[in-house]
Amino acid sequence: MSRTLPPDHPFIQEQKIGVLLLNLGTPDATDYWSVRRYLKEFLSDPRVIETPKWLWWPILNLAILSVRPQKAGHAYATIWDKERNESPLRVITEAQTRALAERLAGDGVVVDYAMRYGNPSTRSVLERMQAAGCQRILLLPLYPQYSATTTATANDKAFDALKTMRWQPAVRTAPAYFEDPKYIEVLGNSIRDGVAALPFEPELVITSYHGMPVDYLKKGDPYHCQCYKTTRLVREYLGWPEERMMVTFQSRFGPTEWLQPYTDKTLEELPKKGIKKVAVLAPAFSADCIETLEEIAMAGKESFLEAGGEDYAYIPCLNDSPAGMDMIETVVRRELAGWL
Ligand SMILES: C=CC1=C(C)c2cc3[nH]c(cc4nc(cc5[nH]c(cc1n2)c(C)c5CCC(=O)O)C(CCC(=O)O)=C4C)c(C)c3C=C
Ligand SMILES: [Fe+2]
Ligand SMILES: [Fe+2]
Repeated sequence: MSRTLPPDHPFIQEQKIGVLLLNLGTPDATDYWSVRRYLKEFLSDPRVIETPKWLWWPILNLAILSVRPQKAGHAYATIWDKERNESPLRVITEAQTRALAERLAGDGVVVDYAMRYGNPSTRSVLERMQAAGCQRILLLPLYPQYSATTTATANDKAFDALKTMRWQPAVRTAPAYFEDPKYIEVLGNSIRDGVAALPFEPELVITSYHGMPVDYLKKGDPYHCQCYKTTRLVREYLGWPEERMMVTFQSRFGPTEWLQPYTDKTLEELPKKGIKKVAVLAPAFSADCIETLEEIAMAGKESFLEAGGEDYAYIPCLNDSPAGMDMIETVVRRELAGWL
């Protein structure tokens, strides 16, 4: 018996390769309920909060989610892209996706992006890519340094979706690129050019990484070590002495001890030590977001100047800059080897 397959059936579709960029996520809007929905999903992830569920649930639902969405919503409002009515993180991730798609179009590669928390969800995008004929998909978590709280949970979410598919695409995950020579070169050039464009000469360049509880490091998360290695390699690439660059950790959350030195405390203490001109960048972020634009570029500057600092500059993330996209394309092409 012969049967005709529908024209969009995967058997007769052209087989394509897909690249799925994965980032953290962001609320859909700055109002209380949008921020609450996003934070609830984020802070219910056991890869992010390891406190046992029975203990964490009342803390999250009765305490944190009653006050934090309001506070975070105000912070988001200060950085929101008013023209597009959109979160900068989503605007930039979308621009990165478009730019990479253009670069890989000649190779017939489909590029899309998804968020671990919020929209567009990883499941919906994986299903869309599969429907478009992607039978091989590269997952690229957009975190230069590996952490279970970011890289692993981004991949987990993709595998959760694959778990329910009868016919799965073949999947690869890209490793963290914290020491990739192209990443170091592009990051180093962005620092050199960013500093050269300033109206002052910074005495210190601070690489401020997103923090995490010290406990996670003790349990074996390599993030802390990869952050230090990125900064050392970039400093060596620039040929700068050790005292010209420093590592700090930002965005402390909750009462436990986080990785130190803390960015906020450091910025308050530096002027007392005679360091009054600084430039700060955030190499753990592939796109500028609330943690860089509000916390570092705005709040960090205010506290440094209040503590007696004279000059402060924030050097942006690589975002969708041509050099930043060269770096992402290099990583992607290497990981696609054998598929292209
Ligand atoms: C509570 C623990 C948290 C850990 C551990 C953590 C790790 C981590 N996060 C990023 C990147 C981003 N985090 C962002 C926001 C954000 N992060 C936490 C908490 C932890 N992060 C919270 C509660 C929030 C929400 C904002 C707030 O309420 O303060 C973002 C920005 C999202 C945006 O919308 O702009 C990014 C990106 C990394 C790299 C990391 C690694 C250790
Ligand atoms: Fe975070
Ligand atoms: Fe370490």
